[in-house]
Amino acid sequence: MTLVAGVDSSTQSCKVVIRDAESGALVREGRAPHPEGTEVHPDHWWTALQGAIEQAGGLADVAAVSVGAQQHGMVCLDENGEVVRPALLWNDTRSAGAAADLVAELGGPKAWAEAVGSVPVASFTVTKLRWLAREEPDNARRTRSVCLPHDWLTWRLAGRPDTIATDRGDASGTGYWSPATGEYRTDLLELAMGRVPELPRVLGPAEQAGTAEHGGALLAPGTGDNMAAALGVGMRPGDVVVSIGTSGTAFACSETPSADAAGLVAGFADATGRYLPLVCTLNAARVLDAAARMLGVTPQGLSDLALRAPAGSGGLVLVPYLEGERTPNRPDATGSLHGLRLSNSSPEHLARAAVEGMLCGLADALDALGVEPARVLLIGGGARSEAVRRIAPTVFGRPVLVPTPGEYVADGAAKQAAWLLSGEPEPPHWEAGGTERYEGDPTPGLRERYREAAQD
Ligand SMILES: Nc1ncnc2c1ncn2[C@@H]1O[C@H](COP(=O)(O)OP(=O)(O)O)[C@@H](O)[C@H]1O
Ligand SMILES: O=C(CO)[C@@H](O)[C@H](O)COP(=O)(O)O
Repeated sequence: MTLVAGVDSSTQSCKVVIRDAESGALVREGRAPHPEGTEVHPDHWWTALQGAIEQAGGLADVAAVSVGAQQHGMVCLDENGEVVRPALLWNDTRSAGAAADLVAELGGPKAWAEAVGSVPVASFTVTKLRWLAREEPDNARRTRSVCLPHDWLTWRLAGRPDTIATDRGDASGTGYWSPATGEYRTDLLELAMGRVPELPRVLGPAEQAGTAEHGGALLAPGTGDNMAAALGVGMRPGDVVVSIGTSGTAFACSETPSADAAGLVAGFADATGRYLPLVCTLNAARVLDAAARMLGVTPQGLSDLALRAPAGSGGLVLVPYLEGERTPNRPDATGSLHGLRLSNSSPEHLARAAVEGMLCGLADALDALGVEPARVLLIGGGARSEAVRRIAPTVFGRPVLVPTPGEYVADGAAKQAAWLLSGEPEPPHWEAGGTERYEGDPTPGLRERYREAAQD
């Protein structure tokens, strides 16, 4: 049996799956937590990766490895390849002002959408580099090369060779690489930083990034976590995937690049040579975590409470902007409760309002994609909640399919590793697990009440 390993180095944790390259069958797995916070030293990702690999029984018998990771994070390296400062993550909003400045300086949102497929907000690497240049000029000066979380981990697995590699999917989240042309826009880096640091080589979908320093496994290009999830869940044309992790994302696959001048849809590339238009919110599974904490219950307890409350939570609306928000672009917003009455002042109503509020943000994301999906697939840690699964159709106004809970980002990375080994033009087709279908009538007035509350 030939084994492949897939890594998901996401915001909250690192997961490793080891699968049979031929059938995709799960052989072993491991996981380790990441520290809290929106700036994290990459060494913590490395430590967590080592822990997860060890828990998964090591890589000695693995033929190829691929790393999927959280998108956008700014990893700055000096002339010796040492990390200059902790990485600013995708959910760090300190570069919101820099984003607004950059958008204005290039001539507005349309100019950015045309240049790189996306209008940068604080999440995009390019805005973090502008922030660095303005706020930490010494660190900016010491920065010789800039890469992303998955690039850096792949480079570390390779034993820190002279060059760093990335892929189309992750490069498309930088704000200085164009999915439409497949070229870096170094002029935009110059605009952001005043100079152009060294950048990773952008590999094709199944191009080899290197060889692991220990054990000699082939290293696949890796990709961003959403692109890996699309591969892992076996996304097909017409599908929309809604992922409820630390971020909430809704994405479709497309044969053509997109460029939304309204700035809601990020025009990413995917991991197969195609495109992945995506809408991302900053507030998803952690809204449920926060609500459970406030109510003093477990995630299961929150789900039970929410399912005991009436649809619409008796008019109670929770606006979930606990970390500010990215879509809509409101980096300084906070969460809030609206419509509180004696009649809805109960743990059950609050639990349901948290689930409904989080899902309303994702329903807006789904709508912003502007596609009529044939299937909506619900994945990510938050999709393990029964309340989320049952309430989602009532908020989205359409049925949802929930694949068997799993680590779809790590699975997609493992599939990419198997693809590298196969040398075929398309990724391997692994038999998918089942999906469970959830249906429900739309809740009257819910999205309107949410829209009104979110505007306050
Ligand atoms: N049964 C559950 N109910 C609600 N939330 C859950 C459940 N299981 C996991 N989660 C949440 O999922 C989140 C982690 O999801 P994951 O997709 O792994 O995130 P990320 O990839 O961003 O690190 C955590 O916030 C966790 O609380
Ligand atoms: O910023 C984005 C997408 O543009 C996020 O989706 C990050 O890629 C983090 O993902 P999770 O850790 O929430 O999976």
